[in-house]
Amino acid sequence: MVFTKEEVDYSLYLVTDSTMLPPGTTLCSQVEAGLKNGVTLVQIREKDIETKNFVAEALEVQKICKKYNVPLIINDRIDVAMAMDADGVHVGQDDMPIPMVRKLLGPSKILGWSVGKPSEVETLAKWGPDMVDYIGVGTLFPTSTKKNPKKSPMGPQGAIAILDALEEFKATWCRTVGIGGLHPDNIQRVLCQCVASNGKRSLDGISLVSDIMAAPDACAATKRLRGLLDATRYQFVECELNNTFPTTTSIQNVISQVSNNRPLVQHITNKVHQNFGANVTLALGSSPIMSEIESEVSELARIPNASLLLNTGSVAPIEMLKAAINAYNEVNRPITFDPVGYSATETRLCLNNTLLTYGQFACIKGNCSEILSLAKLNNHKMKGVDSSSGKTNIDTLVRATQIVAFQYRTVAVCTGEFDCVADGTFGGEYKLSSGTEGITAEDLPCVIIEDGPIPIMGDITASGCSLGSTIASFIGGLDSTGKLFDAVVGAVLLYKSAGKLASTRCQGSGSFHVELIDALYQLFHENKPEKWSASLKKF
Ligand SMILES: Cc1nc(C(=O)O)sc1CCOP(=O)(O)O
Ligand SMILES: C=C1C=NC(C(F)(F)F)=NC1=N
Ligand SMILES: [Mg+2]
Repeated sequence: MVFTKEEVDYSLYLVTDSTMLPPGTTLCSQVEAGLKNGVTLVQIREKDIETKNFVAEALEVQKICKKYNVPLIINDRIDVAMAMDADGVHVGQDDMPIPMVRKLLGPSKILGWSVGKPSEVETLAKWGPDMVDYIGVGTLFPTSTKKNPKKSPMGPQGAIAILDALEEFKATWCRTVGIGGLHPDNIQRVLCQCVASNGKRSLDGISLVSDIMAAPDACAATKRLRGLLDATRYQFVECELNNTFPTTTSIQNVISQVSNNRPLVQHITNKVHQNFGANVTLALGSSPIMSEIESEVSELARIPNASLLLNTGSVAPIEMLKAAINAYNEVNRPITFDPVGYSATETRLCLNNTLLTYGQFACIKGNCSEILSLAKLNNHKMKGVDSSSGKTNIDTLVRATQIVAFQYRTVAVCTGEFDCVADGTFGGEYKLSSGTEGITAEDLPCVIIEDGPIPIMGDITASGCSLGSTIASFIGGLDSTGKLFDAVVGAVLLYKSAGKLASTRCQGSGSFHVELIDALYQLFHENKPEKWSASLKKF
């Protein structure tokens, strides 16, 4: 039978590999287990195998696919695909050129291409709709399945760049599957985050090898993957994710919840911030722990109302930081991420980008330059940066905050004289193929918090880092009915009001430190947001 291209379901695309079969399983038993439990497309991919054996295996797999009415794609071997009338072929960048493959295959067969960078998208767009039907977008995460890997992992941000290129070059016909290191712990994050910046497309599916082929129970493994694909909602923090605007009442409720729940706030942060951050956390009725011990991070994450502040000024080894992200994501406890000095040095850029690829953050907080860099708006020639004052206008800062919120599916905070807070969580909803249905970064709820300049805030250590402590305390203290956006906005509003209050009471930077703790303590325990000096306005 020939499958028309429109009817191909790319959602769960199994690529075979008979070198990783667990004892007691065969290539066909694993493929059949997959097909029985929701695999929608199969590709036979066997490196270093004699053609005779490859053909024999491919024919057997083809029989099973026909039974389940699922198309079979052959990797690399166009001759075998034609000889057995397979449904299509997948080739990589170093295989036979696409136009030549298409000439051999004819127009109705499915033709897939491995794509790792936007320039390859430009090429396929130029070839037009009769050439490439779908692309494998990868390598998303580290994988040991593909030998001699030529591509370093691109993460969800890399996939977004590919999706943006498909939209930019108008390759609307081309379908996409993510591939490389995909497993239950990262699939929903990929499906959530991998959306073109114009909101018009997301991945059409995911493609994997080892999660099924190496699974002792391939039925269970496939069922789990199918469930994650069909869920359409990504729960990455145990609280409400809808984007209604905060009010003084909802902020008051947040503070009551923090007071009642006394969250444990684990700080992985720089040495200078540790002491002050701990005192800020205590002033906010929360309990700090400054631990960088990898072996205890899972236990800490499981303590009720645990909340992690990850400030990459920390010198903890990257493996420990990754373990912490995993531990908190695993139990849906919130992580507040502070990418200190985001792109100041190559080292920090690489560290921060690695961590941003590694997990889901409830909140990403940075100063203007960090957020502008994260949003890739930091080229200082761009309009809106008045070079004399070096200040960036508020519209640009709001746009940058919304872009970070959109791309990382998080509540993003940009601090400065004005603080911006944007909610990119979309209530945790995600969709295959249709992205956010055209909703883009600038449509995101965003608030601006201001209280006039507080110059002395810049004269003490850890004033920015300690906003992180405040946010982590507020998010950590939420009940399951609490709202993430309210908690983050409430924290920023309280912190700015306390800073202003302390600046009127202090004699200099030394007493400002003390006055700031007192003001946080006082405003928190009073819990009357309607009296705070900072103003909150919708953008
Ligand atoms: C076949 C393949 N192609 C990739 C690419 O990046 O193009 S990564 C890959 C192997 C993916 O295996 P697993 O699901 O076990 O990580
Ligand atoms: C190298 C590959 C990259 N991507 C894909 C797929 F996901 F199927 F598109 N298959 C491959 N063999
Ligand atoms: Mg190849």
